[in-house]
Order: sequence, then structure tokens, then C-alpha cells
Amino acid sequence: MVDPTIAESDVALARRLAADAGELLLRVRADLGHGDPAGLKAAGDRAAHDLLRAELARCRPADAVLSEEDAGSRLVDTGDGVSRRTAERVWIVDPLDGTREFSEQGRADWAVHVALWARDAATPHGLVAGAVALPAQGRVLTTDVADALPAAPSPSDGVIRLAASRSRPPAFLAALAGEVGAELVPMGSAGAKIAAVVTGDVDAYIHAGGQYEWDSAAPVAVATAAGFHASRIDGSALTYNEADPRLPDLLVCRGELAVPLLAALRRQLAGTAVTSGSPVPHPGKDPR
Ligand SMILES: Nc1ncnc2c1ncn2[C@@H]1O[C@H](COP(=O)(O)O)[C@@H](OP(=O)(O)O)[C@H]1O
Ligand SMILES: [Mg+2]
Repeated sequence: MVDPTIAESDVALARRLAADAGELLLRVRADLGHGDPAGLKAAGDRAAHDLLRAELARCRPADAVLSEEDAGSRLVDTGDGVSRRTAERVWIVDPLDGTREFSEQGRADWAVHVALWARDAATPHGLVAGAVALPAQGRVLTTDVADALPAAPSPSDGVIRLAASRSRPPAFLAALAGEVGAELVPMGSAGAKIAAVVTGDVDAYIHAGGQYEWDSAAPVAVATAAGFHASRIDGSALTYNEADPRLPDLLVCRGELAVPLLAALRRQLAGTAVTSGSPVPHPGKDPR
């Protein structure tokens, strides 16, 4: 009998793994409850990581893996003989993004990230397939169906909705929001925030001050496949499978906001922002 996983496309595999890890996380959350947040975080991280590791080893044994929960994979080697620095294909996974929110009762802003980086990719970021599961929201976004999502209606007051970390927002963000006429939307998980840009629930997401490749790879793959802008906050390209997996800042937004937000970021970072600057026009419905 032919093994069905051999014929499974990379994006279908990413979707299945993200969805299965997400269901497992929902079960862990239901079984353990929220009485011991640290224990719940550790159990969730470990369970989702083990599932992704085992399935990737079974279905794509020649590929390397870079996972948040796998200390041995972070620098050069995966620890199982496939070096990610020489591999043609590397799966970049965050088994549980928004770990803090996962441990808090009732919160739905946490995610599972599964992305595939390929050396011969045509794009600067090198990401060729990806899936972001939002288990507590009951949805999975992937690089092949994100484009089909309906855009949420724009708010009638014309204020840009700018997602930011609820626990570690960049220091300059409140001033930047004031400059461009944006309302900050605090949210956990890089994946949940980028998914919110893709679904139209917010217009942009800015982060600075620290992050790693696994925090953004899958959601950036999904967002760019759907035509959204994604870059470093200085406008340079996001790149993945680097020797050092730190990737500390990013901007993901509707396409028409990229130029004005990058200009505002330049002013904030140079310390030359004026608080009475012209508000950025509110985006229309087409993200490109
Ligand atoms: N200053 C920082 N340094 C390192 N990682 C950071 C960071 N700020 C945010 N992150 C990581 O980015 C992800 C999203 O953060 P936030 O919810 O604050 O927006 C989280 O991933 P994990 O939950 O996988 O650890 C968090 O750890
Ligand atoms: Mg993360």
C-alpha cells in the first residue's frame, strides 16, 4: 500500500501538523486546567514540539528542523544528523507561540507555527509553505488559502488598528501611533497578530526588541502569500535559516501602509518624530 504521506504536499503537511498540534494543545489545556500556569506552559510546549518533531521525522526525514523547543537545533545542527545550514529544506516551527496567553484562561491569542524554508526559493525570505493554527479560534491559515479569506470591514472612524505585544511592546510604539493616528491593539502571540492582519481584524503589526525566526516564519509566509507587506522595521528583507536565529523586529501590514509606516518608523528610530505629523490615510480593502 502506498503511504499517503508521501503524496502529501508541503503545504498540506504544514496544515495537518499545525492543526493536529493545535488540537493536542486544546486537550492539554482542558486536561490540566489553569491552576499551575508554569506547568501548563511547559506541558503544552513539550507536547506540541514532540508531535511536530515526530511527524516531520516520519514524513520528511531528509529535511532539517529549527524549533523553538529544541535547543540543539538553534545554532547549526538539528541534533539528528541533518544540519540546517547545509540542508536544502528546513522546517521552522514554533510549537506554541503565545505561551503566556495559552496559560491564561479564556484567551484565544496563541498559535502553532509550521513553515518550510527552501534554499532554492524565489523569494528573499525563502519561505515556500506555511501554516498558522489558531486552535482556540477554530482556524488554520495557510500559504495556499489565506488569499481566499474575506477582509474584515474597515472601521468607520478611519483609525489605523495597530497590533502590538500586550506584554513587551516596543518603547517607541505609543509615540508612533500618536504620530500616524493609530489605535494600539494589544494582543499575545506573533502568529495571532499577523493572522489578525491577514483576516483584516487589524491593519498592521509592529514589533521590536527581540524575537526569533520561529516566532514569525510561518505567519510571514502566510501573510506574504496573501499579498501583505512584511519586512524588518528598517524596510530590509526578513531572512530565515540564518546561522543566528534572532530576528528581533518586523512590520507586517496592508500594502498601502508600508511606505507611511516605514517612514514613521524611520523618524521614531532617529528620534526626529513630530507628534503633529499628518495622519496616515486609512487603508482601503485591498491589501496589495
Ligand atoms: N523582547 C523579546 N525577546 C525575545 N522574544 C520575544 C520578545 N518579545 C516577544 N518575543 C516572543 O515573540 C512571541 C510573541 O510575543 P508577544 O506575545 O509578546 O507578542 C513570543 O513567543 P513565545 O510565546 O513562542 O515564546 C515571545 O516570546
Ligand atoms: Mg513564539
